[in-house]
Amino acid sequence: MGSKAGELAREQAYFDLAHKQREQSRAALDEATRAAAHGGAAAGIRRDASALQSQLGSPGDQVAFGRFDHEDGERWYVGSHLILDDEKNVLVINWKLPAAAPFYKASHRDPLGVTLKRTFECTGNTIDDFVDVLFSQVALDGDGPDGSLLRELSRSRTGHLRSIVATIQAAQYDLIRAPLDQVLVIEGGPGTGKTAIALHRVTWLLYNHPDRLRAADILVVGPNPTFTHYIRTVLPALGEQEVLQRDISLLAPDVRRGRPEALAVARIKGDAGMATVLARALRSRVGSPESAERLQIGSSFLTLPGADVAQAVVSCKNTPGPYAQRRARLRDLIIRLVEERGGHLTGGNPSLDNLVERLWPQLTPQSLLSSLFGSRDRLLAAAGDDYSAEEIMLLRRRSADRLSEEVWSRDDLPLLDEAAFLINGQPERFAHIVVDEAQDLSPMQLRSIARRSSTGSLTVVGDIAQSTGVWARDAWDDVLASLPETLPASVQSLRYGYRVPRQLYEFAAQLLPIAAPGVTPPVVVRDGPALPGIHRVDPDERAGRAVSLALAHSEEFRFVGIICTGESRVEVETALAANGVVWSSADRGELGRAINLVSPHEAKGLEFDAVIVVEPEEIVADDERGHRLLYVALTRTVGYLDIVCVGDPLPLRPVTPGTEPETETPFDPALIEKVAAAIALRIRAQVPPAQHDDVLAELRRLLQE
Ligand SMILES: Nc1ncnc2c1ncn2[C@@H]1O[C@H](COP(=O)(O)OP(=O)(O)OP(=O)(O)O)[C@@H](O)[C@H]1O
Repeated sequence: MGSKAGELAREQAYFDLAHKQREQSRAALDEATRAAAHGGAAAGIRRDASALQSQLGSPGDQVAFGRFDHEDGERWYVGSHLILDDEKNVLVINWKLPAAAPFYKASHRDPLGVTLKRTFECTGNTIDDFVDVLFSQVALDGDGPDGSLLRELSRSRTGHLRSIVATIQAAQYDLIRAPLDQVLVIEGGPGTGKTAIALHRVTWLLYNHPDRLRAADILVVGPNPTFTHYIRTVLPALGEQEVLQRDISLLAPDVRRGRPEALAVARIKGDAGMATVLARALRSRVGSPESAERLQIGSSFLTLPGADVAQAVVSCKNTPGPYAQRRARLRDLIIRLVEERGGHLTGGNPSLDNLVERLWPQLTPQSLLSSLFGSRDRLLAAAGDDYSAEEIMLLRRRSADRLSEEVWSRDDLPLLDEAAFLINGQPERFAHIVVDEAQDLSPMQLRSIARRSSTGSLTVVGDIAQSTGVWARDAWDDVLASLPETLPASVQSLRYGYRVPRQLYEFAAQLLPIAAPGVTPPVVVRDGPALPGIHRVDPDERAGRAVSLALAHSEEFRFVGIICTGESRVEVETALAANGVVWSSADRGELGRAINLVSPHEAKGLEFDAVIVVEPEEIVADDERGHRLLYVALTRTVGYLDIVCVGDPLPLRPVTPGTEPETETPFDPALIEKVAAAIALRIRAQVPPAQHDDVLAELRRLLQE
């Protein structure tokens, strides 16, 4: 038996022992549940036992994913659950315990007393292999990615993000464990692990703050249903079944969706000033009484002086609280006025109902918005000094004949949510909220999130270089300004890119000086299998080539994304259908198993083994920050990247649809400054400080040549 085989057998024996102990604990918990079959205590015991059982995972789970040996002779196995033997000795520690920190934090530069870190690859509880890192006291020249991370990164992708608990890197681990009481912004380039880290942070916080957080206290918000679907298996895999994961549109009332929206309208609807507009619109719905109000009570009539009724209305207007609650209060005040005059109201009274409805009409979020958008006068009155008549009139639209037939746009949804808040009051709140792809959210969307925070504790995830759309951001301050400010905020960057292989990232990063000059590109940790494939084709070959490339990748069992928009999208769909290819479209809310058609906006946060980007110029033209959108598209790949185009495979100048690019570009000093700043940032990020001067001198020489 070779030494590795011997070591494998020894480790397997340990795994078997830990497995046996774990299953004994499970059996004991089963026994406790059965023993408590009677009496009132039974339900409580069963609940506690099943909570403890869920902390043990499933019988088929591997007991550990790692081990580390300390120079003082101690050896610790690290897994998803704490496992003890009969004498209460620890066989495996839970990765969320502080004792597991050296497994993640030890490095060649600072081994923290760790001599060996071992990462196991298992099928169930059977160890297939392990990868060792031997920490040396001799300082090596760096901490490159270890073998277990590289193996993990090279695994084929599916339609779901995976747990990375065995290979969390030191800087990522620090963010997972960062204090709860803050707004933590995790930023970083594509594939630096922001989403994975935010989700692992959820389980870490739950484990380490049991007194303050239960799973039901946490909300994870994603940008769209496809993304939420993509990430939804990570938390359950980490043992958290109960955390609510929602795409942002689901925070709004349940209405018919799908109305397209012009950019100028979307911009106004997303603006924080709309909160004041809606509050004004709601207030203006409250009416004034006549000089005397006559009510029929039974067979007689009773007259209330208008001044008394008006006073009741003013008092309700000035009372804080939701509109519906104040309406109920107005009704009570009017009943009191009736009783003061000797009237007795028993049961329902239509004339009272009519009066209350005239003074304080019953409204739903939909009826408030629909009547506002449908009326010139209401819009002008609600605009106040916040919007010009021209701006507010952009919102005007014909209401549907029936409210239930109204179709709402994505930009209407946060307005409906705001209206629901104003009318019905506070929605369910959460003690910690994770917001992913936060860089694109409008102030009104951020308000929707902010009002659901009970503590001000948030984890906000995103990348400025990928910020596109109407609310494209250049700094986090704009996002933070719309979030709760009760707790301090801190922006933490992840530096290493794990998804995109070096050759492909370097290609995409050429866009950065134009797309996001202030952003430092990530340092990529690995090489990929191929250079980008650039396929310049005739217009009539474009879709066919994209489809044949997709099929070729798919035949190699690669998970494929075709990213395109506009004309190419229509062509590609036709070509897929004509070739009898089975594909999934990301706009249907989830990815398929093999070939997926994805718009560049939908592609955010997703990844594929092979990506085919069709007509980059069209993608650039699809957004005001189109170079960022193309950067997103090019950075979705874990392995292969093909670009199929008639035009420029990497348009580095703004392209406006319908116009030919100029043949001669005059020197733009601002652009040159941006490029120089971006090069300087890259040098700072990738070259040790001592060599900065030499590298800059060499660069200067090359530029002069
Ligand atoms: N420590 C790690 N171990 C293994 N895989 C990792 C690690 N960190 C990141 N990854 C992998 O890298 C890929 C990118 O991670 P993730 O989607 O979290 O990145 P991101 O920064 O959110 O990207 P984007 O900005 O594109 O949304 C995923 O496949 C993830 O599993």
